[in-house]
Amino acid sequence: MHLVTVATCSLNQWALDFTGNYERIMKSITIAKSRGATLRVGPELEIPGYGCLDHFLEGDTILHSWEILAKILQNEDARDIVCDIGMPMTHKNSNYNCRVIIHNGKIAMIRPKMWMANDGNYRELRYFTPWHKHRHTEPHSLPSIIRKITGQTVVPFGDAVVATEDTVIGVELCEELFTPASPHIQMGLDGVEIFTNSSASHHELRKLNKRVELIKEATAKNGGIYLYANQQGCDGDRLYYDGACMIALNGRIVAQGSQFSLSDVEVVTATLDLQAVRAARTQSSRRMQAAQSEPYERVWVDTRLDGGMGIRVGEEESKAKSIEFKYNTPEEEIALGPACWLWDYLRRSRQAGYFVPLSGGIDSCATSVIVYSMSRLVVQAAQRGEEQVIADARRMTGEPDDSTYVPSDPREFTNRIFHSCYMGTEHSSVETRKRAKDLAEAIGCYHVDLNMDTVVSAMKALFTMTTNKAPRFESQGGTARESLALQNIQARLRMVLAYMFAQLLPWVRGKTGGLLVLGSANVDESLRGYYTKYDCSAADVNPIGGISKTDLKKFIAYAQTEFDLPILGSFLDAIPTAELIPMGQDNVAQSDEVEMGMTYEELSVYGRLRKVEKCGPYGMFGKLVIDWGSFLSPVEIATKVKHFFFTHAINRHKMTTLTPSVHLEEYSPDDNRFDLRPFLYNSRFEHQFNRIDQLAEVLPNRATQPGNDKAKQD
Ligand SMILES: Nc1ncnc2c1ncn2[C@@H]1O[C@H](COP(=O)(O)OP(=O)(O)OC[C@H]2O[C@@H]([n+]3cccc(C(=O)O)c3)[C@H](O)[C@@H]2O)[C@@H](O)[C@H]1O
Ligand SMILES: Nc1ncnc2c1ncn2[C@@H]1O[C@H](COP(=O)(O)OP(=O)(O)OP(=O)(O)O)[C@@H](O)[C@H]1O
Ligand SMILES: NC(=O)CC[C@H](N)C(=O)O
Repeated sequence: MHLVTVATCSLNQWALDFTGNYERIMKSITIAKSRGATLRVGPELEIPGYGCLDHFLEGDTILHSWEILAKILQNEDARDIVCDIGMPMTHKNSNYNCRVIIHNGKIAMIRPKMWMANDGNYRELRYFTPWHKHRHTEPHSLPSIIRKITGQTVVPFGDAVVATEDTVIGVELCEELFTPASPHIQMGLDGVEIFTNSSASHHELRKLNKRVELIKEATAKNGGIYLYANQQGCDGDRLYYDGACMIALNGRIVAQGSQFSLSDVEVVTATLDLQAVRAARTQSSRRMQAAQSEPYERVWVDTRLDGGMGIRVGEEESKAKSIEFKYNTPEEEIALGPACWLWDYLRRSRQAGYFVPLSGGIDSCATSVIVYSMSRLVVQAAQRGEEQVIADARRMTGEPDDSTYVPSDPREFTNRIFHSCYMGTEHSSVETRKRAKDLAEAIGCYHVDLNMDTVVSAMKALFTMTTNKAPRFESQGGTARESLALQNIQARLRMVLAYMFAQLLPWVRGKTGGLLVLGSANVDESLRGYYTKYDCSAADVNPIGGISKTDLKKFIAYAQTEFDLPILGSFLDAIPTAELIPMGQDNVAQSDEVEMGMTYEELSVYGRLRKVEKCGPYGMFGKLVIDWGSFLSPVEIATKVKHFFFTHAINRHKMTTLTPSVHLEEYSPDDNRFDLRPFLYNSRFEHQFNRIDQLAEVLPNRATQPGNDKAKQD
């Protein structure tokens, strides 16, 4: 037996918060050591924080990172443990995303990232150069602040591995795990037994599974110990990094950290047998490949990861205890991910709470329930005695520093920090008004119920006085344009009122500070453009902007039982309606899906095909003819596809002003960071739509063939 105790962690770093980031790094090292670990890995670029973006181009960011590294090197608590720490660095005038391996006040080597993350939300090539000199190092000249501390002038910089007296450690950096030829393959063949992976990997619904499979696979065929560290929380951007640091041994997960937590520092350790790695590598076909592997330069660190203890009798050993990895369902992910993100946003913005315009519809309801979920997490953490959470809660609720306030009831805490307002007009129904009030009551939020007809009338009167024209709804003989304008003015005025109430409600309650306005437009409404620009969708932040309507409904159904909120059932049963026009003659309310000309389910399909499967109109038509051909004719499918692209195109401009929302859905249309497209389209798509029409004409109509759905209906 050759037991080593190794540690990984999830840290809630914040871009450019050098002081806070340093404290969290040191705390993780201290905890790791207290559990007997001799190796600790932290998240990607942990010193400045991963989300510095264009600040990575500033010399200051690199200078301050060195300053923090200097503090770590000097700190007695960081001795007697090998640490793998992340920071940006300039080498020969180019910036690199690096890992610095330190031990006992000295730098062993610097490993720059070789394969950058540059898709979707990631732009690493904008700031960093990938290191492409494989299995090659160069001397890196250290800055004087480091020379004075370590006594070193140069250290190896490049693609090498770290050899201790008893094992070999190799570094893999986040995206490198996601590439087809990951470095761990060659390193493993060349005798590396422990792999460290420092990540900044963001949360997306249903994504953790992929990460875990890759981590397991990394040591399944080649053996080894894999330490995965990740950033956790909102570090100042639209992303929620979901921690879930973990340790794998020979293809099995042996330790797992939490995916959603309000704790700033979470350390996961395991005591594992290196002999198990060696035993897993006896397979002769692996040995044949190993014999051919190109050697890596070894940088020697004079230590033993087993602490020189040989066989440790009675030592807790995780080898046999591979764990069943716990995944959250998508509903749980919605309940927890955006809630954690909202907590970081609120405490870091130093505001007094949130405000939501609450309509009695499902979207603002889901937004409110996510805030309630945040309160539940705060109470759970406070009851566990998490000091940082208690301190943040006291500050935002305006309790004095020496207060004894400890959140103990989610409804009570919600009442302190969350405010809602129903803004009724003559078109509002008793049902929506009541649902809003009942929900507010159930989750404990401070609710205001008002009528804004006087404000709407004042606007209409002003318009008529100025132009001598009085716009009317269609049902009153007006045009569609008049009707839309009359609806939009109500929706936009709600936004103005929201900001006023958010600014002044704490004052009304005798408290200090202001509230952040929450938006509640979901991903599908944005994709379709089915909302009024600068209405309540224009808020400070939006927790559900990255979630589809279908997933939101599932989340509400889950919260109904899980959070014991029976009132949510009535939101699920209600038909989504804007309540902006007079009730129809037969008392039928406005319906979203009818107005949009498509269902929310169809929208999810279009969204996925457009973004994830990279389809233009013609490509989408081709796929849907196959998927929907048994119940729709090619001409019907063509009409639907063209209608989607038309509405998406004419409303794309709305994405430029989309309220920042936590990214969660891989088909998100967020123009600002994730889905880069023009916003002035020729929405007639003349050539593309003609090609669809030509094809639709000649394709057979499978829907009417015997046995198919439509034929059955007829
Ligand atoms: N290419 C372009 N680039 C930049 N800006 C452009 C633009 N085209 C129009 N615009 C601007 O955008 C304006 C049109 O957008 P906007 O004012 O939003 O108005 P619009 O999109 O025409 O109408 C609002 C839509 O949202 C629906 N709605 C309203 C209220 C509630 C709900 C609900 O969810 O229940 C739905 C309503 O049925 C309608 O389809 C134009 O007046 C112009 O100012
Ligand atoms: N009567 C109202 N009182 C307060 N806020 C409202 C009201 N009507 C609409 N809003 C706000 O404007 C947003 C957009 O309104 P819209 O009618 O488009 O609803 P929606 O997008 O279907 O959302 P919801 O499901 O919350 O009604 C709502 O999410 C809500 O925040
Ligand atoms: N920082 C990274 O390299 C992250 C990239 C990776 N594809 C992820 O989403 O986890």
